[in-house]
Amino acid sequence: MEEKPLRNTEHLRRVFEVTLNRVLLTWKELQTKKKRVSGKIHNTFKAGSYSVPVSEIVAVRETEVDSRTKDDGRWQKMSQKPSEAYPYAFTVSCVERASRHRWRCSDVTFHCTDGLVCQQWVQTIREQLSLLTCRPKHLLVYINPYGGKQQGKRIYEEKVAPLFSRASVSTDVIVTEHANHAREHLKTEAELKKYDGVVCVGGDGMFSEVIHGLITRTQRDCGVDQDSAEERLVPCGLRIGIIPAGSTDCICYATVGINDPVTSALHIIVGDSQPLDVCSVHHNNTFLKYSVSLLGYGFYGDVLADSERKRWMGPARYDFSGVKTFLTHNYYEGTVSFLPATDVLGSPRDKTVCTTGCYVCQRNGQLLSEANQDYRVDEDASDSECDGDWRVIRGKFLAINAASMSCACPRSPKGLSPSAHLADGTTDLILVRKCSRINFLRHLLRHTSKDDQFDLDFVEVHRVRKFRFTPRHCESDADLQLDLREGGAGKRLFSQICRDHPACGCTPIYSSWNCDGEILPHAAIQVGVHSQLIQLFARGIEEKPVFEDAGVPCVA
Ligand SMILES: CCCCCCCCCCCCC/C=C/[C@@H](O)[C@H](COP(=O)(O)O)NC(=O)CCCCCCCCCCCCCCC
Ligand SMILES: Nc1ncnc2c1ncn2[C@@H]1O[C@H](COP(=O)(O)OP(=O)(O)O)[C@@H](O)[C@H]1O
Ligand SMILES: [Ca+2]
Repeated sequence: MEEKPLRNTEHLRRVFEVTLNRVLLTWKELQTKKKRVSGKIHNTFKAGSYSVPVSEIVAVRETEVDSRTKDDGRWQKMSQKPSEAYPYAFTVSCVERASRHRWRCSDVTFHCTDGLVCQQWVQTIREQLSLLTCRPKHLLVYINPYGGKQQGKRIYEEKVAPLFSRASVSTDVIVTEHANHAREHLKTEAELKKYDGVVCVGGDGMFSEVIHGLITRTQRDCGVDQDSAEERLVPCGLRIGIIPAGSTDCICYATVGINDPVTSALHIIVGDSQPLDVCSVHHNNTFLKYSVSLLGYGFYGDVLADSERKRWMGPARYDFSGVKTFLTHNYYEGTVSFLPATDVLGSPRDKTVCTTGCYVCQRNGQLLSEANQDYRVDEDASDSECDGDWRVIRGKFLAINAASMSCACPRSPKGLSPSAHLADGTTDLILVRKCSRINFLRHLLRHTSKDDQFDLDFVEVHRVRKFRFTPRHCESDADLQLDLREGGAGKRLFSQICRDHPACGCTPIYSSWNCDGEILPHAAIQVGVHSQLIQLFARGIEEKPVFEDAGVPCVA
């Protein structure tokens, strides 16, 4: 569609030629006003050409102009104001990129002389939008009113719902009444066929509930046994949107680049898709949990366990428990076995970052679906040896972290594993061995700076497809015999007593796993990565916003 001239109120007195094709809405300036300053003629405005991709238009509507009113269904001029020359107008709401991955919804209003032409523009743009089949029309929304600073409901009502209604996205909203409400509703009751996606308003824990509900439901519907660690899981059909309203919100931050409810709502409206790897966690052929961000034993497990008792402090509980856990300086003994991902592009220290349309994720996803590999755990793998493809490391660890994504968050803007990928079918296994407090602090501080947190001799990182952890006290009978000969039984018993009575100050023998912010009380676990099992309404981290704070969506 082509029409000229139209006038854009952002630039009053400027006349534009506006064109629309399947991809772009463009407006080019037709004339500029000249101004005489100190005897020289200057252009008052910079001539420009502006465009917005149709895929980033949120909505279009006819706009009332002051100088006219409706009478008997016809538009009429009411006064002789300057707007009388262009009494008809329509407004296009579209995505505008601000700084640091923030998106805003910005309005551009076009004025024209003819009411029919104006209506035609609105209708044509709406038709173009209706061709965008990736956009969700009907969403199921879960709000955790107690997440983060307990602002979930307000955030949704004030910042998100108005955008959804402007974009004609309808919703069924459920404000959760108790923990696991969303998970159980998704698992059993929700009429999933009615929806194009599920939105969760809350933190990582709330997101965890939603994926558990959706993944479990999908496997049950497809006859897949979740308890079998070797089963190939069936991908979920519904995309998930995250409106950040929790304490860390690392899944949102690492997939969008910012924790901002408006930005997330816009990614949902434009129908973005970002595949995500999911780790399944088992113990002795019993399914325990899924994880998409951090599985952390030792430091992060202890921080979480301690912070849960201080929920009343809000997000600050993590800082409090972080310092306390740091000072406590517990280490845990055990064996980590893992299957390195040797056949993939990328490595945890290659300094690359997973970005929108990531080639590494695409290529590795493709390789995996072609290969349909089958890896098995070798139970006889021995201490510090390579056995088959599996490697085994035994030791004393301050932290064992598996980061399936960078785990970037406002506390750590590059994350626990800055080069981890969202959808490459692997997780980065980070082993922090027992070291001094000062060395551990050096490692932690590097989460907040540009320095490489893995460049320390007590830290190692491996990109893996599967791993398992066995705490020392759970090790095989042979280990137990050896331990008894070394007089370990007394220590073991003592440790168990100390775990039950922490006041004695002895190091406990178990930690628990921090699984996307939920506590997993089991210590011995077996983990496998399921490549691209779920899809988010996100697009990963955009490399560089082309024009930051430009004031108009995009300059052609
Ligand atoms: C000295 C400064 C050290 C700063 C280290 C910051 C590391 C932050 C890494 C954060 C990783 C986040 C992984 C995501 C976990 C979330 O799934 C999960 C749940 O999120 P939700 O509440 O939104 O549901 N969040 C968490 O588990 C929170 C982890 C936060 C850990 C904070 C640790 C602070 C450590 C402070 C040590 C200070 C030592 C001071 C010495 C005097
Ligand atoms: N209505 C509710 N009442 C209490 N707990 C809830 C409710 N809805 C969800 N939860 C639980 O709250 C926990 C924390 O939620 P989350 O949204 O992640 O906030 P935060 O980031 O502050 O931890 C999750 O374990 C979730 O299962
Ligand atoms: Ca990954």
